[in-house]
Amino acid sequence: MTEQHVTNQGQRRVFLIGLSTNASNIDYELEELANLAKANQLIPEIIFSQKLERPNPATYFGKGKVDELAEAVKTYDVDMIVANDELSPSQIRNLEKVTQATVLDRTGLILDIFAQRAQTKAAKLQVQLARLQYQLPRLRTSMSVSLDQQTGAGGGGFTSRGSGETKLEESRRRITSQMVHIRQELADLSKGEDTRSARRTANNLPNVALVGYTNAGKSTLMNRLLARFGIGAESDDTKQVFEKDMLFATLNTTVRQLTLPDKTQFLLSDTVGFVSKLPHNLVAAFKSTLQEAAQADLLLQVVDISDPHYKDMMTTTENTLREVGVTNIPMVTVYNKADKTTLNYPDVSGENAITLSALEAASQDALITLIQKHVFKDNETVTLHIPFDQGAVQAKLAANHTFIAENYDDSGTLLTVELSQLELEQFKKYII
Ligand SMILES: Nc1nc2c(ncn2[C@@H]2O[C@H](COP(=O)(O)OP(=O)(O)OP(=O)(O)O)[C@@H](O)[C@H]2O)c(=O)[nH]1
Ligand SMILES: [Mg+2]
Repeated sequence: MTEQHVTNQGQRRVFLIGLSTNASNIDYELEELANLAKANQLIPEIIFSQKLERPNPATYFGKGKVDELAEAVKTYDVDMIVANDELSPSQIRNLEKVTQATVLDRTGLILDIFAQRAQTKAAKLQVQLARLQYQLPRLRTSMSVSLDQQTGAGGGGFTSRGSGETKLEESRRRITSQMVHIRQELADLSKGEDTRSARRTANNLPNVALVGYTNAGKSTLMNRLLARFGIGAESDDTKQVFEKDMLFATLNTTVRQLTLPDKTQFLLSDTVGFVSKLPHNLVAAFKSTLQEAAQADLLLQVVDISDPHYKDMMTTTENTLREVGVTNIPMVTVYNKADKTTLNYPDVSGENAITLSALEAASQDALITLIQKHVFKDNETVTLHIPFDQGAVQAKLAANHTFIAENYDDSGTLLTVELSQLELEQFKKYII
């Protein structure tokens, strides 16, 4: 069903429709929906909203409002309606029948955007899986629509029901087997991922993950820090990630190693951005991508403080993190894009919040200091005695530590150095 919308090359004018229930924050959600529509080359024309306790099970809006919508579709010559919620197959069918316009729901819209953005093999498979899951229960709808289109709406399509049913079964089987195949491919891909992440864990480096609402500046922050602290040019670790002023620029997780001037190191990962009402099956599909965040020692929640809706965006991020099982990880809130506001920056307030601009060096330094405070807080300063015949141990330490003091006695070197809890264990026998 969604296929026919994405193949549309030109810009298409659409109406947005949304329900304000007691729980919803409709203004913010509709603004977000308008941005999602624009991200999918649609031009939001008029917004229709209705206050209802719950959606009408048959038509989403109540009857009067649906009639008003149908009238407006004719008057404004608009042929597509985008709903702010996920609609049932029959709600879509009924709305399409009354309004004579194509109806796309929020889930379909987000899936279409993700499908356009997916670059890596894993992201493509994850999106495809989510789309198939979405299409499966809607097959009947798409079939009835194509029948309506062939025969004219309300025309005598019933005679072909027999062959239609068989075709439907056939499509269902095809989709189900495609889903099995994709799940297998994803499992094979994630085996490689596990090895890579095991290798990183073996390095014992702290893992810091950037998370947050889409377009907050996560990738920009990653790139600015990489440009200054990414290690050796020959390695993959200096490679920049994709950043752009658009929704869902990043769909895959990227992990890079940063080395600070004092030689301490940590891993930084950039992850997919969130939006409210992210479809459940999409969240499920991206769960594995968010593993880095789930295993992080510290989360940096990046927030666009220049957006008036930043508080809603934070709530959305926190809810989504809970939904994907990222809980109980210490979090620093990074209020980004302060250069677009009148706020002072960089400004650290307490241990867990910083206001900054990703684009400015002093801000990057302040953030690094805050990260260090968190991830190296259990470090201890100790003195080690390394016998002269064990020069390799000293070389290993020198690779990623700055020695606070270096002295000698008759049998070896005395090194005063700051070690993590894991290193304290590892070098236990040399501690004096
Ligand atoms: N003025 C200003 N613009 C910023 C800042 N940080 C990021 N941007 C811009 O915000 C836009 C989005 O940045 P990204 O880094 O791609 O955002 P993201 O959080 O990675 O977004 P997704 O990948 O979609 O989740 C880009 O146009 C950036 O140049 C900042 O501190 N100040
Ligand atoms: Mg990004």
